[in-house]
Amino acid sequence: MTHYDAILLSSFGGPEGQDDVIPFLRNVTAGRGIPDERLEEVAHHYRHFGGVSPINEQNRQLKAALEAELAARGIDLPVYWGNRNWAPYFGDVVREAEANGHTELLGLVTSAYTSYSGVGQYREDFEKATDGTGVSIDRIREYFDHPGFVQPFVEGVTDAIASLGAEGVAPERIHVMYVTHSIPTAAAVASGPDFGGGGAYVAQHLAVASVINEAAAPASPWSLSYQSRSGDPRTPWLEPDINDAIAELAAGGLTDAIVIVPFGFVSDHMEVMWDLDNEAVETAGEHGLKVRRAPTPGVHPAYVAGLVDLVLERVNDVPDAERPHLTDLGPWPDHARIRSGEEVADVSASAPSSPGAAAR
Ligand SMILES: CC1=C(CCC(=O)O)c2cc3nc(cc4[nH]c(cc5[nH]c(cc1n2)c(C)c5CCC(=O)O)c(CCC(=O)O)c4C)C(CCC(=O)O)=C3C
Ligand SMILES: [Fe+2]
Repeated sequence: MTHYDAILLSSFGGPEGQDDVIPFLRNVTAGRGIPDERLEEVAHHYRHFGGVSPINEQNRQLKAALEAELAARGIDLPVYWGNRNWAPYFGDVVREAEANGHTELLGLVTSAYTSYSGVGQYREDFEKATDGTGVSIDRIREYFDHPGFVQPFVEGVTDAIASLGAEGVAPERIHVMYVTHSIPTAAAVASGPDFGGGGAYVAQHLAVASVINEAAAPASPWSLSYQSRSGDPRTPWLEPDINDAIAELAAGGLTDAIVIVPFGFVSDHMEVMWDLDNEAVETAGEHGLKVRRAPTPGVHPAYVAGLVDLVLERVNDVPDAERPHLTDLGPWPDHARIRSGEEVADVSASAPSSPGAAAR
């Protein structure tokens, strides 16, 4: 048994009004040289929705759902919620937890895959937030292939195929488009060089897409594409962009409909609402393709229960052999504990490769 006092639900954060938008974007891009045109472009996405990202409300709901699930199972662990880029900030939350006597936190991060944004940057956030305090933070493993994360996508794709079928589209003419956040190709490689050209990041996505498609749409072709690239246009990022991929499918003549599956994300936040429900859906329409978009896990009961299972697995020191995982890349290894003033091993971009890891 490993002792924890509380859970730290850890997320990205988002603006909650027009006045928040620019300060939020400055927080997100601090020191990373995102061109001003791109910032304005992104600000426009938020402005269109009153300056409000849905992500904070989604995290409030997830926190409430986790509390209900923990209570139903008789587990006495309070849930704190903190963000990287907007209030409640990690630093404030860690101090609040410490003031309440909670010093051994278990981090549940709203990011399922291995990347700098989803892993290394949270580690840096946790190091900063615990600095000079008596608080330590562990985080649960990447859960991209945990049944609780995968199940909502399986249901969403199954429903989408059925709904298109009801309109007379044969499964063979439906292309399932698994889509995730593009990252610089160098960052992808750095996520785990032992996993092939796209690193652990791409390998994890390919493995999970294959599992979802096998379960939900075995007669439909599928592919992986990317969204929301930013940064300097001369820097290579993962491709193809979903909009280019849609045009290509339409030109190929074998596709009547697409199902968009945003399986890189855990909730329907701004990147989903704008880049997919707005842009990609419009692109599909321009090319005469029918389109469905599968939901992200959100507060799906299987996802909430799965997160609590991941907490218990860590509390109970469950051995790897007994940890649920749906691809042969998993179960992904745990991370070192973050404790103020202690050196930790560099897990910024990657985790140790597991012997069963297949390079793709
Ligand atoms: C891998 C990944 C995830 C998934 C894992 C994770 O969850 O971490 C993710 C999540 C998110 N990204 C989000 C928003 C933004 N990401 C940006 C910028 C960037 N993301 C990147 C990668 C990722 N991002 C990268 C390589 C950049 C560029 C350079 C940099 O800054 O390192 C920018 C700046 C402007 C722009 O360039 O687009 C914004 C506003 C929101 C909130 C949405 C909302 O508000 O509802 C969420 C959940
Ligand atoms: Fe992002």
